[in-house]
Amino acid sequence: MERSPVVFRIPMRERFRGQTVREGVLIHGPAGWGEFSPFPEYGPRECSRWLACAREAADEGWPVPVRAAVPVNSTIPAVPPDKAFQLVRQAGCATAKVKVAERGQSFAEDLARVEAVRDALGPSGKLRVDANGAWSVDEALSHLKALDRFDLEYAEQPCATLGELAQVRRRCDVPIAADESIRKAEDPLRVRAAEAADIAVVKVQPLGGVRNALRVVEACGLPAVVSSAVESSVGLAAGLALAAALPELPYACGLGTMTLLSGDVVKDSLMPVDGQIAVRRPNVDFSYLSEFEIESPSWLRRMQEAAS
Ligand SMILES: O=C(O)CCC(=O)c1ccccc1C(=O)O
Ligand SMILES: [Mg+2]
Repeated sequence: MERSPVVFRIPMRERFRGQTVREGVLIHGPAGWGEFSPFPEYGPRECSRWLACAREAADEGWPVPVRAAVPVNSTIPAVPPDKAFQLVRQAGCATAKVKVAERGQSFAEDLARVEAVRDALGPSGKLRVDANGAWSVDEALSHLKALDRFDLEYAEQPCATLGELAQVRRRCDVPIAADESIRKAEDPLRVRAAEAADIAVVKVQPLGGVRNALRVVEACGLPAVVSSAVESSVGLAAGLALAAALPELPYACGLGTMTLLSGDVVKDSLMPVDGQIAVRRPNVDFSYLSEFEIESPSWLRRMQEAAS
């Protein structure tokens, strides 16, 4: 029997990207549950791809995995150094991704946070930073040079545009990953053509589901890092399925984000254990879901608009 869509709202443990809650719609179909949870700033045209991802989960399911576990990074929000240290230790991942260039914060705060994360990881850990496109070319060059004291694996989206990324990439030793520059199927080809990045960060919802994202990564030809949109475990399972189906997975993925949420809609939550997530698809548990279920005609309308 097919069930009606359910809207959820899960509070976050730390403020992340200026948000304190994560909301979305869970839809049910013959293959199971899917999640539609586009970020607030997205309009109906972009949301149609997010919906395609949820529909694939509900109607078809996903391709066969080629690996049984996916290594993940811890994701460290723009918190004070002592908190960052604690989050890295709690997560138990050998790779950490640290948010930098947060609005209203200074570069001294970034340096202190990254130093604390390096201390927590030890010398053999891998450390990447994510500026979410906030720096100019000159800022990126000087900040990355300073931060590379702590040995950076790569820098995610240091600047906003492809032209800027390409300039930074040419003039800087730290490898560059594109994230916000990859939200549509044609974007990875542009990133590659502009020689703007060494690595492609891919998120399964904006790329329209697992099968579409696999095609996009193949066409792009850059090594891929699958990252989440901070979904519940229902949405995260689609990202995990993508990471599990990619022919090559040379980097830890940004799928360890369940630690950022205060609860989940499944019992078997996709939390990282020893730095990895075992590939699986947990089922919605109604005793868990009921704690986060909300009435929201506007979310159902948003989903309808994405479908038309
Ligand atoms: O990549 C990760 O470690 C987790 C996912 C993440 O950081 C993220 C989650 C939601 C929206 C944007 C981003 C981002 O990478 O900028
Ligand atoms: Mg990013």
